[in-house]
Amino acid sequence: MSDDSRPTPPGARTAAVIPAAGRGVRLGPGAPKALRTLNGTPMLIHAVRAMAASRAVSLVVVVAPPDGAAEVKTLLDSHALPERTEFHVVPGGDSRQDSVRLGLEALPSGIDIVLVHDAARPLVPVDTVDGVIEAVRDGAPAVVPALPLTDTVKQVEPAGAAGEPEPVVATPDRARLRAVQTPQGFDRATLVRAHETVTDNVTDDASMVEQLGLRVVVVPGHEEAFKVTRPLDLVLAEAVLTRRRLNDGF
Ligand SMILES: Nc1ccn([C@@H]2O[C@H](COP(=O)(O)OP(=O)(O)OP(=O)(O)O)[C@@H](O)[C@H]2O)c(=O)n1
Ligand SMILES: C[C@](O)(CO)[C@H](O)COP(=O)(O)O
Repeated sequence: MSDDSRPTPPGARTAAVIPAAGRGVRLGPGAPKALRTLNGTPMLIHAVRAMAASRAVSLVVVVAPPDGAAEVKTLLDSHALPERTEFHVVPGGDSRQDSVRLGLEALPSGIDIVLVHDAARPLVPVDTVDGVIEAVRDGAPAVVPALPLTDTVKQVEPAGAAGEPEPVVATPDRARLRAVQTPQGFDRATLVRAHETVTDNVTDDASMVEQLGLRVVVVPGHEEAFKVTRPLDLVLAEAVLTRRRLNDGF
């Protein structure tokens, strides 16, 4: 068994890194996306609570907008969060990848498992978080929650002139495709090595581990772990929160 596939010790400590430094250009003008509210509470606070809801997560590192670390610290201090969890805030970078790396650099020794979770996925249920952690504990160096696709997907030629129709070149077999979410979970040493080694721009952390040639596995994601990207996603997120409140009876 290689070092990268050894089971993580049962007492392994888990931290969550939350990249929250993006502007949210696709959401439209306004505050940085993570600071926008969903039913009155900042998206980032929902995301932090979603990580801290897992009893396995002992530390949450929030990667704030580069000039917004003080504001984010104040925000965390002013919201109720579980006392058993430690919270740190660090400034982020120009890309998601840079922000995650800066979060990783802030982790203390003694952390063996790292979750990387988008602030923009504020509603991920705790069972999904725990499923990812369990799969890392069972020996996978990288674990991705994912869902089957509901749309048929077409591969097209890169667009020529703006507004020109794009020619379709293939229709991949949908049964073999997955839409991936976060938190993605990693053996810490593997993720650090991936961030030290891979310099291409990628859209998720697991693909960096794939580039190292290591095993990445998929576990079930959840429809409520969707990413708030465009304005309609805000409407859906607030509807989900309202449904949860009604179901919980308060
Ligand atoms: N420089 C960046 C860019 C993104 N992120 C974070 O990465 C997550 C996923 O990114 P995405 O949803 O694409 O957010 P934005 O980059 O903010 O969105 P957009 O591309 O619309 O600007 C978000 O939690 C975002 O805050 C980050 O920490 N640092
Ligand atoms: C990491 C991620 O959430 C996986 O779906 C996603 O790739 C990050 O968001 P982006 O919109 O690609 O920046």
